[in-house]
Amino acid sequence: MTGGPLLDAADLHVWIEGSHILQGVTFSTPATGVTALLGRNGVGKTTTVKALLGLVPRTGRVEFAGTEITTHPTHAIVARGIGYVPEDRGVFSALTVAENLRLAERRPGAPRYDLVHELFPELRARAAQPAGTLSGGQQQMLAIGRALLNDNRLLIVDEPTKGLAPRVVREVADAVAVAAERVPVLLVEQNLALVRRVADQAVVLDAGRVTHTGPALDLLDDPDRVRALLGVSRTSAGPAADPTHDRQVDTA
Ligand SMILES: Nc1ncnc2c1ncn2[C@@H]1O[C@H](COP(=O)(O)OP(=O)(O)OP(=O)(O)O)[C@@H](O)[C@H]1O
Repeated sequence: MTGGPLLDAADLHVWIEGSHILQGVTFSTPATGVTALLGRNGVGKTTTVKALLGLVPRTGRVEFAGTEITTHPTHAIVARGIGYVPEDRGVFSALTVAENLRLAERRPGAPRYDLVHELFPELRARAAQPAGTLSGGQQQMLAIGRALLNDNRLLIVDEPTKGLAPRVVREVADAVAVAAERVPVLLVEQNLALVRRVADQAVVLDAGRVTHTGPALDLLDDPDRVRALLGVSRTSAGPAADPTHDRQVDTA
């Protein structure tokens, strides 16, 4: 593969309990940087991620690194090099940080503890601490660290700041930015200041369809378009915007 998209989704449809949740989602992510998947609450962002990973039944076509993976089972899709950090982070509370990391090791290939500890030294310092006693930001670091442990070619990170106290959001923004220096990221996020800080491209969903794609800053610098597409009145306008503010609000 030369110069093509890393991940290419075409005409994804998902039905859940009779509801047509994804109605032909089409977008691609480049092989570098952060692609933000944006949209109001309930428009289908998490369902899109699950559809990419084969976690929900869907129709359409998904290609990863030039190979069609639509019919592959989830374990085969992630084995191709996709690290997934789900919305609830999925850490095992009763296990230590080190045990959580060990459980994430995937063969073949040596686990990249050196990389994880270089990016997140706190995970080494807290190796013996039960994950359930970590702060929300530290748990998010652990979740991202687990995804970085293996030789992944793409990280999919679903709403890493959801439910976190504002002071922790900055920590998570740092963790995402640090991870993105090494591996391209598909980031589901509603905190537009964080998106401004880390995202290169933006894909906007509404009611199960893609309504906008393009450079993230082009969108964020256009308040009218942000209001129309995302239903927010503030756009975290300045480049120095504080990522602890400006979550989207659902105006539906
Ligand atoms: N397992 C399910 N059973 C029933 N409805 C579901 C299920 N999963 C998702 N939905 C519905 O599908 C729609 C899209 O949900 P999804 O979680 O993908 O949205 P989202 O954009 O990620 O929202 P949020 O920002 O609130 O996380 C919502 O209306 C949701 O209620």
